[in-house]
Amino acid sequence: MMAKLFRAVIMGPPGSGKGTISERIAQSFGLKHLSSGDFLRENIAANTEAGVLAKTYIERGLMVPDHVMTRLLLPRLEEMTRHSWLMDGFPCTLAQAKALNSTCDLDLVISLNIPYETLKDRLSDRWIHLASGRVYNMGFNPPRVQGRDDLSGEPLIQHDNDQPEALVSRLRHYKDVAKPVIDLYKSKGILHTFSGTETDRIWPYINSLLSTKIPSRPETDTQHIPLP
Ligand SMILES: Nc1ncnc2c1ncn2[C@@H]1O[C@H](COP(=O)(O)OP(=O)(O)OP(=O)(O)O)[C@@H](O)[C@H]1O
Ligand SMILES: Nc1nc2c(ncn2[C@@H]2O[C@H](COP(=O)(O)OP(=O)(O)O)[C@@H](O)[C@H]2O)c(=O)[nH]1
Repeated sequence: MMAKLFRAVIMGPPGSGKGTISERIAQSFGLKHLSSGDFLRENIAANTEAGVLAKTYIERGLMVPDHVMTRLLLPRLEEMTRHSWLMDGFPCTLAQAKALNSTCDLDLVISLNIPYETLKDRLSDRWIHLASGRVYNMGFNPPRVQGRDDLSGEPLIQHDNDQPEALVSRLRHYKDVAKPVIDLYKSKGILHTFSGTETDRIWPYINSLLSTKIPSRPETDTQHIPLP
């Protein structure tokens, strides 16, 4: 008999560790880590119609409109009928959550609750490999060669958006749009919130929660598959 498929979402403000924790979940439990940011970057690189449109928003530091996000993502999720997945970065508005709701039943939502000072410190030290979206932190997970991506050797950059001046308004925006989404998942009884200042201390709790819901998988079995 085929194991039941598992569908989860991870939410949290910028810098809360969604990407970092998603990678650990993907490695430990063999879920596919789907990322809205990766998906958008791939569409931009491929010059798709939606990618060209999304780029005009991302370049201005704006959210991509809901209808563009749902039109891009939902058909891809609908195709994933044989895979368990964890979605990072979507939904982030109530309209996106409602659209996702009409496509699939989520089993679990992880919400990360991290203090502002921690977010500020992490993001001001976050370095990104633009083409892949791989992230580093000079203290927590530094690249092997300073300023260079581990896999491609290409230069790493910092986003202006990650600097403290931009962070306050990004966080305010996150709180406004995420609140009704969190309330929705709470009312469905699938929300699990984790608070703390260190990913390594939060991780064991997430790990044990997931262990009660899905069998763990050997590391060699794992994959991070960006959506095409
Ligand atoms: N669900 C979404 N709805 C609207 N826009 C989105 C969504 N997900 C991603 N985006 C857009 O794509 C950009 C890149 O997303 P990505 O998740 O890689 O990075 P980010 O903004 O640095 O987020 P974080 O700091 O939380 O990692 C976002 O800044 C936003 O403009
Ligand atoms: N110092 C520190 N940095 C962390 C920790 N967890 C994640 N990071 C770093 O903080 C930054 C934000 O994490 P990321 O996973 O990108 O968060 P996201 O924006 O929610 O996807 C990255 O540079 C991570 O490497 C932690 O526990 N301590």
